Amino acid sequence: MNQSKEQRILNFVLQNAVRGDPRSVMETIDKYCSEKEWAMNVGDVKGVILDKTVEEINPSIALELGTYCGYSAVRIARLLKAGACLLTVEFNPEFAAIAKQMIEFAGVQDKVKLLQGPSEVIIPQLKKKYEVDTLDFVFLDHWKDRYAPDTILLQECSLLRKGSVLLADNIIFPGAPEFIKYIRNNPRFQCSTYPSHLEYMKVQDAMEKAVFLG
Ligand SMILES: O=C(NC/C=C/[C@H]1O[C@@H](n2cnc(C(F)(F)F)c2)[C@H](O)[C@@H]1O)c1cc([N+](=O)[O-])cc(O)c1O
Ligand SMILES: [Mg+2]
Repeated sequence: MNQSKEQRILNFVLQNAVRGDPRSVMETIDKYCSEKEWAMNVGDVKGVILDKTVEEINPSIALELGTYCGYSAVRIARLLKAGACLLTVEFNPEFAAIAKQMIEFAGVQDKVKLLQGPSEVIIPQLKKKYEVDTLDFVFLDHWKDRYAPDTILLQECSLLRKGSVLLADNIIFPGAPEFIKYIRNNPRFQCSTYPSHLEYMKVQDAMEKAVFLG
């Protein structure tokens, strides 16, 4: 049966990147997806905004919704201090299997816990099953119509604390209008927008940062 695009991306990394080198894995994925097949990784342009946000927060515990091939999991994990952890959630089992191999090849597996399942199941399990107290940082890059309900669910599960930072990808393209409407009108969040470009394209996009005020 012919390979998926995600399998082709992984194979290109396995054959061309340097094992144990996260920067090499990121660059190799970006090379493949800008030259051969576009894919919905946060990419090298918005990736710098992600990097700066992670470095500013220096999270002990981070959550990512939407692992996909593991590009942003590698990107985030490479910046985490000793003992810090990224929990990344992926719904699609095929993508989760690809991401697991990508994370291991990059050598960041000790900092990443990959959880496979829907967010409405996983988020309520984070406290008891995954021993999370509260989250320092949340990266939203999954289905855009899930950004708002999952932000509400995180609050209902008491997973946010004063100062928790959410960063949402794609608020211009493909867009997350319900999330923007919810978060910008909510007095419990302090929002800021980071204009940028869609991964590998000359298309406007932006990221939204929302700080939970408690
Ligand atoms: O649709 C886009 N992203 C959707 C991303 C979806 C990814 O998030 C996973 N997921 C679903 N639920 C969960 C969780 F965690 F909830 F369980 C995780 C899906 O299986 C998929 O791998 C997208 C599209 C474009 N584009 O240009 O069209 C550009 C982008 O940067 C994008 O992120
Ligand atoms: Mg995205």
